[in-house]
Amino acid sequence: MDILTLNYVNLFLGIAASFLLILLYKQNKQLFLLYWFFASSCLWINSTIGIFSRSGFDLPYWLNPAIPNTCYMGIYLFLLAGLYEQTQRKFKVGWLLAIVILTYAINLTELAQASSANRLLLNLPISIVLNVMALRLLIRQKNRELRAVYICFSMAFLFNIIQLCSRYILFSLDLSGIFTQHSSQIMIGLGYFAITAFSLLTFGSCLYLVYRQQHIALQHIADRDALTGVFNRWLLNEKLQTELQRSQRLKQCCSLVMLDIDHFKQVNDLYGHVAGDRVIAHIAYVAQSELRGYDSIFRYGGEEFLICLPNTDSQAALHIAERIRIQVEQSCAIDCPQAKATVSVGVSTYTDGEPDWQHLITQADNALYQAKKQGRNQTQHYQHLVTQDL
Ligand SMILES: Nc1nc2c(ncn2[C@@H]2O[C@H](COP(=O)(O)OP(=O)(O)OP(=O)(O)O)[C@@H](O)[C@H]2O)c(=O)[nH]1
Repeated sequence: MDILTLNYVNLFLGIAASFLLILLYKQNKQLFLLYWFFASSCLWINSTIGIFSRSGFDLPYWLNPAIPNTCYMGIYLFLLAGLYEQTQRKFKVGWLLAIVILTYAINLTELAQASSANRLLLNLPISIVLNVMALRLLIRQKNRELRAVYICFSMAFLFNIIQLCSRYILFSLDLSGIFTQHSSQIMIGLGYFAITAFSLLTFGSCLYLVYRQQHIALQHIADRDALTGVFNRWLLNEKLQTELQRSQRLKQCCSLVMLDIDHFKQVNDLYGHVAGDRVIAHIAYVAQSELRGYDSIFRYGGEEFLICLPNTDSQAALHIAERIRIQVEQSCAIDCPQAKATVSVGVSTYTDGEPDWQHLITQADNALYQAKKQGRNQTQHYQHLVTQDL
């Protein structure tokens, strides 16, 4: 493929990417999509000027190659800015503009005007630094849900760093007369091909990122209860089974807390279903704010919640359950004064043996039944009740 054809391919890629990215931005209004739209626009501007120049048009130096070289840098800059934005880090737009102006100014210097090899030797180090910054940022990402996307982006930047460094070394050697003019042309051609490959890799990664984000958002909706935002019951089997198997493997305890709002029918009857819904949502919020990051809470029934506490023995579980119960009692008196809601709580704990989550739920349910029976607004632990009976 000759350089002109590669320019046409890059032009097509740049336009297609710009078109798709601006459509996605209009839909999602996420700033990183706008930055990447600018990156793809730099690609097609770069290619358009390249096509005119290689088709025999006599363009002034300030337009060609100064503008395509600046656009080339713009691709990396806007990609980097988009990555900063997507990973919620601050990127100063002032820096971005300063580097763009600096690149253009460098390309107007006498040294740059002297030869294309000089221009490459001046531009390549800045490109390498920008690519290394992007790779460093990607490697530091801890988001497990987007890990595959960041790996794709990292591959693209790693590939680019390798090709940029190789070309930089080869050009440096070329200056010392080791290579011929012909081999230098081959290297320029390889440079254009590298832009095509890099654009394909990064553009593919952008689309993959948008797809993953949408998938995660849908998964979030599917897994959660609409009223309270906690996990819904469909996820219960899978999560509890995984948690109990992990506890068995690590020889750890795991506790379940079942929580039911007291006399909730009265709340509905007296204040209406909307007020009832508000109480349910409030209690879910209070319970969740008392939990650790690795605990999980499910809406088990209409006004019933189930909490899974990994690596928690019976004493610690009782302590957490009591803390939630007291918090609910106190906060409902302030936040929902008409409907003074309280909760009854049942706790059960897995200690060893074959994990059976259904059995553990039944135990927590029995403890909850005892809490209701003994006057409500209290916490009971199944194992403690059994010991008392003995
Ligand atoms: N507002 C509202 N009410 C609900 C929802 N889901 C279930 N309920 C109501 O919750 C009430 C539960 O009542 P019961 O099971 O009799 O229990 P209770 O009145 O809380 O009494 P105890 O549990 O024995 O203290 C019913 O009236 C249900 O209609 C919901 O999502 N929103």
